[in-house]
Amino acid sequence: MKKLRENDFSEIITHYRNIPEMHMNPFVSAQGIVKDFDLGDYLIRAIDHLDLEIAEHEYVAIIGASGAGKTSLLHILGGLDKPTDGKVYLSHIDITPMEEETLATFRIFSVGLVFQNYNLISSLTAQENIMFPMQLCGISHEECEKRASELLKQIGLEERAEHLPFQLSAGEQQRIAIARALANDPPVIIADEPTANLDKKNAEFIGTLFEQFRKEGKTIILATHDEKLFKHAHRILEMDDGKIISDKRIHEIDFVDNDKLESSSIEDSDEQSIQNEE
Ligand SMILES: Nc1ncnc2c1ncn2[C@@H]1O[C@H](COP(=O)(O)OP(=O)(O)OP(=O)(O)O)[C@@H](O)[C@H]1O
Repeated sequence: MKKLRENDFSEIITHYRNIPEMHMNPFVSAQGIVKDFDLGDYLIRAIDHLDLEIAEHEYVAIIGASGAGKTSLLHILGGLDKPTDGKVYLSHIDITPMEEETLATFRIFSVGLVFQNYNLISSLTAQENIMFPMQLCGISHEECEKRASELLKQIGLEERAEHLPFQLSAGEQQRIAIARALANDPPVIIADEPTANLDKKNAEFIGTLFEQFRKEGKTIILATHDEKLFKHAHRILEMDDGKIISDKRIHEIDFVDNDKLESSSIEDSDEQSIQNEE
């Protein structure tokens, strides 16, 4: 992807801020979504006329059997894939008509994506991987370094800044991938089975991180079967055959301001236990 100029961002942001009805739109929403994969001989309908509205600050866990359509839905909500039919709103904005280049720019500051397989750049160090999305935004090297250091501290990996992905464990790589997703402080985090390949301790740590993001007021949408991740969710959706077959609200939406968060919580509890294990 080409390096973006600051102007690319300010033009897009100014454009959308000037649309008065924007804030009338749902925060994240899928309206009448259909996703077909055309395999020549036959068509696979991965998403089948799905409607969904997610409020700002909501933490939504999506469960369902393999092939139910969870990944397809996350890719569409996160602007990684286009629906065959229907409309998608992300951060109040209808992303359906966006050209790929505009959408890629929009994604960089509006959504943090976390994948099952981390997708780190193998030739870049942990710190450089975290800096990468900020550099795409044209942020100065010093500022990128400062923010990456803060994030490394938040995920308890300050000591591993200079290490390449192959020198890190699976859990550490996923923590770096999560820090990278947060680099530009996006309001929405979308994660696809982020603990699927991790042991219990690392999965617990990731669960604690997502709990902290919930308290900070991020909107979180994740596919998971991991109790450590969905126990804090406000809402659990179950998918089958490309449809939502149940939608349960578990907790009231509540978040505390970042400044009021007790920053010690992760380092004092789960992080300490991970360090002890290592
Ligand atoms: N690129 C693709 N080409 C063809 N079919 C696809 C493609 N991606 C997904 N599908 C099909 O769409 C359906 C939904 O797949 P999807 O990956 O969204 O399900 P899932 O619930 O995330 O499954 P899992 O839990 O195994 O990851 C499945 O039948 C799958 O085979």
